[in-house]
Amino acid sequence: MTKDQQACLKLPSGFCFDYANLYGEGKVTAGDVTALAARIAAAHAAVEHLRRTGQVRGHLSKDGLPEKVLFPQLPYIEEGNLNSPASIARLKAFGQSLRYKVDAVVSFGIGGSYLGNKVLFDVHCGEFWNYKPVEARSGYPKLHFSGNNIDPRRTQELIEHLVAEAKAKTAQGGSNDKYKVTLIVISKSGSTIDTMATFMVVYEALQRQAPLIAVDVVAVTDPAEGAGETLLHRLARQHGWPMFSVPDGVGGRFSVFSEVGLVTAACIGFDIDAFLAGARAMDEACQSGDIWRNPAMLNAVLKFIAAEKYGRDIEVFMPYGDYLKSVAEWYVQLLAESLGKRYDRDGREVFYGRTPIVAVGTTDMHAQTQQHQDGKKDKVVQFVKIADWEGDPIIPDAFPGEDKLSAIAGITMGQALEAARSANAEALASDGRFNATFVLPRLNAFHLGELLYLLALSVAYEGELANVDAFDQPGVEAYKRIMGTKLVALKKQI
Ligand SMILES: O=P(O)(O)OC[C@H]1O[C@](O)(CO)[C@@H](O)[C@@H]1O
Repeated sequence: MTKDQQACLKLPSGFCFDYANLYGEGKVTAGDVTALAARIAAAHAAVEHLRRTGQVRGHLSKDGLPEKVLFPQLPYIEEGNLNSPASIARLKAFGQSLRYKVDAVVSFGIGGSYLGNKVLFDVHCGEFWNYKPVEARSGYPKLHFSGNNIDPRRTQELIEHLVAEAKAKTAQGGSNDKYKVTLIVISKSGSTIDTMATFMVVYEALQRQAPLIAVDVVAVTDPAEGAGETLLHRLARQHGWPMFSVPDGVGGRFSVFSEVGLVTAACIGFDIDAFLAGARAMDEACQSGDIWRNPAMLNAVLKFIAAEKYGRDIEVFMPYGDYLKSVAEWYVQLLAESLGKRYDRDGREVFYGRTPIVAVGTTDMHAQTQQHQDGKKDKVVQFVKIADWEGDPIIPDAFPGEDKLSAIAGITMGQALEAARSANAEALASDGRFNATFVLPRLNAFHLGELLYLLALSVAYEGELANVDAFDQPGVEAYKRIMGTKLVALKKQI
């Protein structure tokens, strides 16, 4: 590293990628990066081409047809774009239409039709949203997720919970107090078994509760009509359900910036404009051809070299803070489906991929850190730090006689959390264990947009470096074929 290169790439917003424990002597070296210069330049040219044209070399759809990759367009709200002023206005109007009218929303979806939505919910609403009175939710409905598993018990309990809430509301109020539920069904393919099975169970159970419960349905799916129409689209058309789009060219794991994620944002009053502005700011930073100024390219290059040259092909994604756990879960799908590939784009068997692991600080310091510190040197631990917590309790001197407890009195919880994270980073680094940190100045929609977009664009870069198609997921078809046969056999036994 030359003197003028900091081991921290800081954007004007304050967002920072601290790679001091990933780059330098005994880590990924300047020589490693220099040796890769031609491939890095080619990867950047390919990502620039993707941004301008939507084209990615060798990328085909599930049906084997050439398919554009359009997620880099999503941060830009422009006439004619996937997110246009009109589409954003429609989303916001939808959100407003629920306020003080709909009691609960159930969002059905799995994978990319769930994980990003859960991130937005957790960051904006936290754990206690559904326990808050309606005024504390600014009139926005309670929100439950479903369909992200085919879980009999939880599905049954969700139905029972909604019915109990409806009965309680009716017991309290007058004749206008019907309990209103909106079911939002999200599926790009429109027929994912997990989503649709759970939706059908809940839909039918709630319909049976009329007039106690009034049910509306909204569908979010591929908007294609005619021969390519999805099952969900057909149902929505036949039943007159309002629809939002999973746009063509936007894969599930990149769809949090599209109507998929933004529908949830609208339902809870999450700041859509700030979220997309954060993604846009990151996209603009990532247009630099200088690796030391382009966070997505730098992240991809360092992790690619760490994996390929130093065998660090596990990425432990470890945000510090409970409500960021779902970011790690979202990242699991992004990394696993994008880069876990049997073949490269020239048809050679490569078995590429880095394995993502979810961890949360400080929780997993008491569970996983032993392995990170003393186990195989096959990991990069990627921390996420929130620099400034809104509402940060000071640890009180509640038991003055207890010296061990008094020793931590007077510092804030945020400071203690950061002491834990930085101690973890230092301890790992002291034994040559690679780690890095994304620093968000605050936990808000803008910086979340920056972080998620950085990660999405980073897998596009890594796909180029590894020469694999980062935008398909052929491996998921293997079990789906077997499962289909099993379901047919089960049906015959009924
Ligand atoms: O939105 P859909 O079509 O229901 O798919 C859900 C998820 O299933 C997958 O296709 C994997 O099976 C993911 O890529 C996708 O995000």
